[in-house]
Formats: sequence, C-alpha cells, structure tokens
Amino acid sequence: MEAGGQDSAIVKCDAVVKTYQQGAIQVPALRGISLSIARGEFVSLAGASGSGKTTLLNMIGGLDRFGSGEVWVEGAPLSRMNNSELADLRLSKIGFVFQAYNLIPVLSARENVEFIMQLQGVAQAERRDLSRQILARVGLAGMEQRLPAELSGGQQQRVAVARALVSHPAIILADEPTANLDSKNSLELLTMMAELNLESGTTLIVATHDPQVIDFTRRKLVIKDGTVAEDY
Ligand SMILES: Nc1ncnc2c1ncn2[C@@H]1O[C@H](COP(=O)(O)OP(=O)(O)OP(=O)(O)O)[C@@H](O)[C@H]1O
Repeated sequence: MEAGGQDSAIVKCDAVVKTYQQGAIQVPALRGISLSIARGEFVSLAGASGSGKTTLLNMIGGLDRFGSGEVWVEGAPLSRMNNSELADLRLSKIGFVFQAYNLIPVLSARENVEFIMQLQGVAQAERRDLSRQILARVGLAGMEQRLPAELSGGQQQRVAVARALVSHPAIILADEPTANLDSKNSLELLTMMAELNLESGTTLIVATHDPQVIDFTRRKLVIKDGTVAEDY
C-alpha cells in the first residue's frame, strides 16, 4: 500500500502481522492490524491481557520487526529501515513510557531526564535548562536531585513522562502508564498528559487495561486477538 505514506497520518499500519517463535511453537500476536492515527491524537489501545497491545506499540516504535504488512511513521515505511535507521527514528521522533525502560535507579530525576538528551547530543547547559523546565512542568520543581527510590510511584511516572517529552518527540508511546498508581495519581498523570498533548500537539498512544485511562482518551482502539475489534 504505497499510498500509505502519503496521507496525513502520523502513524499508519496496514495488515501488520507479528508472530513470535517460541522454540518449535509459533505464537501469533498480531494477525493483521490496520489503523491510522492523525497527528495530535490521544488514543488508547485497550484489550485483554495477551491481546497484542504491547506488541503493537513495539512495532510502531520500531523496537521489533513485524512479519508482514507495513507500518509508516510520518510517512516512512519501517520495514525498509535498517537497524540504525530505526534507532535514529526512535531517538528523534518517539518518546517511550514503558515499564521495561524504567528510570535508572542510580541517577537523579534530573539526570534521568537528561540521559536521552545526552544521547541526542544536546549541549550540557541546554540539557540543564530543559530538564529543569520539564520537571517543573510535571510538578516536580525542587525534586530534581532525588533518586527514583526517593520519589513516590506517581512522581516516578512523572519523571518518566518528562523524560519522554523533553525533546519534543512527535509521538509518545506509553505502556500501562498508570499501572501501580491509585486513581487520584492516575487522574493527575492523565490530566498532565492531556495538557501536554494539547499544548505541544504530541501524538499520544497509550496501551492500557485501566478503564479510567480508556474513558479519558478521545479515541479508543480495542485490540482483540491481534486485530482491531473496535475503533470509537
Ligand atoms: N517475546 C515473546 N515471545 C513469545 N510470545 C510473546 C512474546 N511477547 C508477547 N508474546 C505473546 O504475544 C501475545 C501478545 O502479547 P502482548 O504482550 O502484546 O499482549 P498485551 O495485550 O500487551 O498483554 P498485557 O496486557 O498482558 O501486557 C501473547 O500471546 C503473548 O504471550
């Protein structure tokens, strides 16, 4: 589907299939996912455990390869990128809020936020400035020097969101960002993400089981057995 890259979608998937190989067994995770997400949308990916939400985020984020179909990010087809091009795409366009990329425990909140910018080659003075601003923006002014263990779960998630946001990625992919948060902290985090979405036009794609998150997002894609079962 060559035209997939030409329209205004920031993320587009066409018939994406992903099968994991576990020893001799093939585990189908995505069985033909097609979707289109416009710039600036705030979308939840809902669905039962094992339905394929995390796998889909991994495909969109260029973290893993799909078997067939195509994923376009800002019009660029990921299947045609080599690993180093995928790494560039992740670093330049995508912010991740994933449990698997938790905060680095020996780095302060500020250092955690600066880490990605360091990889991106942002100069130190600018890193300081930007990390201070974004931490203030997520309500953590005065806590910049704290280690993750010295912050609450909700505050740690705010640092993770700040880290994902600091370099203004076009897209933020979040996997269960409210896991381990109570409903008050979840709502605060969601409100903050929604404000940032409106202010900066960042596209947010959030995989979740949490009904509070699903209610909150403007668009909901329900994933069932590796396909899009509902889009409303
Ligand atoms: N690395 C892997 N190797 C083998 N099978 C995998 C792997 N990762 C995921 N799967 C399988 O792929 C399917 C989809 O998994 P996925 O993690 O995408 O679901 P999910 O909707 O994110 O689930 P959850 O809500 O529990 O996180 C499941 O059957 C899962 O067991």
